[in-house]
Amino acid sequence: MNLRESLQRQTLIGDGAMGTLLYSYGVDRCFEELNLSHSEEVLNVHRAYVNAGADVIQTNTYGANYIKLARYDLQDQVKEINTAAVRLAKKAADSGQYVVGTIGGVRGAKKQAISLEEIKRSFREQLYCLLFEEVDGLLLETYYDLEELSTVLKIARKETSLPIITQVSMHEAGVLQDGTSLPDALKQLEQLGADVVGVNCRLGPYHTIQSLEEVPLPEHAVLSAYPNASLPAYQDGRLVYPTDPTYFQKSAQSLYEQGARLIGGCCGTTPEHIEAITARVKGKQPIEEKILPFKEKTKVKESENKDDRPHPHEKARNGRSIIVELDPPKKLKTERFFQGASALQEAGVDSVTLADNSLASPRISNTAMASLIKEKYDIDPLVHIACRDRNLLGLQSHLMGLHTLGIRQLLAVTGDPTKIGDFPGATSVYDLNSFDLIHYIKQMNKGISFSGKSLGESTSFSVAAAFNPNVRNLNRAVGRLEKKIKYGADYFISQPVFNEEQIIEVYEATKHIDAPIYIGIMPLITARNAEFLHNEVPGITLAPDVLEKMELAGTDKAKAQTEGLSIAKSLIDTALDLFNGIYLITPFLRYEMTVELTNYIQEQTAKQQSLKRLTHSQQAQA
Ligand SMILES: Cc1cc2nc3c(=O)[nH]c(=O)nc-3n(C[C@H](O)[C@H](O)[C@H](O)COP(=O)(O)OP(=O)(O)OC[C@H]3O[C@@H](n4cnc5c(N)ncnc54)[C@H](O)[C@@H]3O)c2cc1C
Ligand code: MET
Ligand SMILES: [Zn+2]
Repeated sequence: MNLRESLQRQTLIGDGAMGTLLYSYGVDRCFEELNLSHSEEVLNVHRAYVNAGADVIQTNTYGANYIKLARYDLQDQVKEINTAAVRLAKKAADSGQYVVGTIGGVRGAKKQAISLEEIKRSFREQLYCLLFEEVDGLLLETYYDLEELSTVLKIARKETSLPIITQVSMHEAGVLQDGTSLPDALKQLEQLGADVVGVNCRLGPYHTIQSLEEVPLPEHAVLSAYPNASLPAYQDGRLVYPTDPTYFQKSAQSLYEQGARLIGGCCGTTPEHIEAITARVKGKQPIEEKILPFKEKTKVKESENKDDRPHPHEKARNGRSIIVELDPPKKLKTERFFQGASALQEAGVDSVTLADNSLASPRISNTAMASLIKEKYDIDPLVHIACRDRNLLGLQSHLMGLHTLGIRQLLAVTGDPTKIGDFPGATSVYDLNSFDLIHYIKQMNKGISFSGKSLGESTSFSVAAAFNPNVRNLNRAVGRLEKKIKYGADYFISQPVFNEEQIIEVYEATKHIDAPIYIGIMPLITARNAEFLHNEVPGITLAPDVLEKMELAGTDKAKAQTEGLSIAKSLIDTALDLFNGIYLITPFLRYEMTVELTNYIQEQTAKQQSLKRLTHSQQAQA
């Protein structure tokens, strides 16, 4: 009887963990390589699971693809490692057990770190090795990303008619990372031709049972579950799984009652766990009917602290919009900052933007300052968020906090690395990059957390992304911009641009893009400031006459500032014809300069408009 037929008739027992078991013996290296160098140890683990009653033995190949093996410089040994793995599992499975070739998921929370194209290449290579050695089926396990699992399942389904077991891993009971519910995910896998659909790893029995309660019995496939032994504890720098095989045994009974027909164990489980579940559910007649609990559909509520003003970037679609960066102070004196915010509000800017420790140097928290200027002056602040200072947990909590404060305009950046700032030795977290962050913020707008859990209500963030035109290859920068749109960016804010030709070049390179672009203008303040930007900041070039004018202004502060403003105004003249959105950067809290430029933009815009009206009426008269 083959594996597929066997699953039609009875409950089968899978094996338990390989990785954590070897780790508990003190092995702390690439587990899959042991198939070659310590084959006896791997064989012994397989044998222990066979003796414990497992019907389905998985090859020790969870991470045996070139992407994961490359971490150990073993990327060229995919074939040897997989071949040896199947042979070892088969040697142990000498009394009718089935051997399934395991392939593990690659993507974690950083979805974009590995492209689907790369995953497909790596999957195919491993798949062919396993199929060549004639496994009885495939086990695609520990997939956090449903897109990844669906992609590789399609490949496998095309290449083989052997039974395919697909298992997702959840961060939270009942939902996947992208918010897809477990029932929907398993349905999708069934429709793509998986023979067995289920869950493994990450969660312990309690949450696995809870999740399966919501899953109907599939029409064509059967259900499986390989929970971890328990939730992990962190002890002496190691993850350990404190658990009792008796509890696991009881849980297996519940999994069986929820319709699981293939039950095994994942991290933290041992041959004792498998022996315990064998005694309880092995060979049982599968259940054929299941009543799902009645559950009222929870609707995602719209946020109650919604600000009804249009977002400035919506304004930039049809007309002039001015946003001004005013960065939180580097010292605890805040007077000038607040004066600046108030003056800018009075000048009529659409938003004040606050950087998140730009150039990786600490400033007063931009959230604190944004919240205060919102309250004090009714400013609609735009808060920058860099991925550098907060891990996934911190980022989500931060975003929830911003929402609660009624802040709804964000700029998502990867962020300047710490090595350039005040703390060169500090960690640059980068759990996410700007693309992922944009994606996750947009996920929160659907009421779904980073880990897929319901947020109870939806956020209403607009998301700006950074555009750096000061690069050698402008088309590449535009390519990044297009990619950011795909991830959900609503509009763009550019680095400051310092010469008129560049403004035109940027316009030409981006005019096909529908999303508004705020073009960055920063007034120069001294000749030294101009020289520094020109000579030291990669990508920034100042026109020779600009450098000369600043030089001529000499060391007289007021004169230099006037010159800086006049240069900025001529850049603005060019920008106003080409872009609706203007982004002014306040240098060193000199808000008088950005207030003056705001006034200038408003005057010029009014002139442009009356000229337009005049031309229209002249045309109408003619
Ligand atoms: C409007 C604006 C506001 C900013 N605010 C902040 C802030 O508050 N805090 C802060 O720390 N930083 C801030 N920055 C700086 C920003 O983090 C860096 O300039 C960054 O390199 C570009 O933006 P990003 O983080 O979105 O990078 P991403 O586009 O996510 O790029 C990430 C990585 O790719 C590299 N890269 C980017 N463009 C290219 C390209 N064309 N070709 C090759 N490689 C490329 C980058 O160097 C970076 O390592 C801001 C930038 C802008 C334009
Ligand atoms: C990280 S999930 C577990 C992978 C594999 N089944 C093992 O037990 O080692
Ligand atoms: Zn696991």
